Amino acid sequence: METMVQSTFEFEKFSSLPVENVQTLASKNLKNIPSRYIRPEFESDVVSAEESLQIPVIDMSKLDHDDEQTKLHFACKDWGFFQLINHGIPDELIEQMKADAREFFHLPSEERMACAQIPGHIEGYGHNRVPLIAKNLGMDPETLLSLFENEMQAIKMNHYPPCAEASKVLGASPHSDSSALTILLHANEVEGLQIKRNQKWVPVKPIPGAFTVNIGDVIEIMSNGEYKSVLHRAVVNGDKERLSIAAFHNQKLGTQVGPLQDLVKTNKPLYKTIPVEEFRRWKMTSKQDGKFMIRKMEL
Ligand SMILES: O=C(O)CCC(=O)C(=O)O
Ligand SMILES: [Fe+2]
Repeated sequence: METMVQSTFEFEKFSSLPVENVQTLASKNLKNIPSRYIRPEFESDVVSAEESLQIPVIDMSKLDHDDEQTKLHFACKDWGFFQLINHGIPDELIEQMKADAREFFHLPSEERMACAQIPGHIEGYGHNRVPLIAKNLGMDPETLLSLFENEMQAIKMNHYPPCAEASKVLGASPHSDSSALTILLHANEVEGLQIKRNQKWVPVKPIPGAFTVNIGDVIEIMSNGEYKSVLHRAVVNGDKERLSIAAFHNQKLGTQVGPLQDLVKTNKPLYKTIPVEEFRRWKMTSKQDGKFMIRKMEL
């Protein structure tokens, strides 16, 4: 079953890998889309209509206060997602990234393939959150930071063309991110991200200028399950395209993925400990379905 997204990956140390071209399909303006895209299960899923149910908002300018740190801890534990405001990245830079993404996906496909030059301004950003996460988990920030120095990062731009049968297809299948931390920028005004909470899908309502941050599988594993890498998916719009840019922050090569030592002195480890390289190999060779890496790592 395929999804209605055109994504472009740019790894720091690898060439870009554009995948499946749904844009060509979208440009045909088909009334009925090919059956391989139809998700029979999707129409029966429950989407929460509760307006008040929203992911927590964390104010980065207040993170030196205990209250905000407590909020961050709760957001990572209970929601696995939050919106980050007052992050200090200038509006002009964000607007430029959005414009670059729009321009990129409207290039003729040959040019897109030839010049996958991705705006990389949010790279390095997850790094600054590490000491706080360490403090909230009750461990030494230096130890945690050493796992992320010169970390591998990947930026992915997602383009979801409008779809006449939007209620029957998905832009991104339910998955958790296998990164440590993901920072997402909603690159135009169209919503589409939904997160799984209490058996329902909760639509995320992006705050203008905020980043959506989520805990990935690696932090769920490191925290021995205290922080949650939550299932999420992207739906598509009937008449508007949607764009998002995700920055995935990963652990550096040569380290181990597993529960942090400080956290398993008194508690039983809930996940295996394996080298990062092996973790990545498992990821590449597995069927990417739901929380597949967490299932593989569980003891
Ligand atoms: O486009 C979105 O809102 C979500 C994309 C996503 O989950 C991903 O790229 O991992
Ligand atoms: Fe994701």
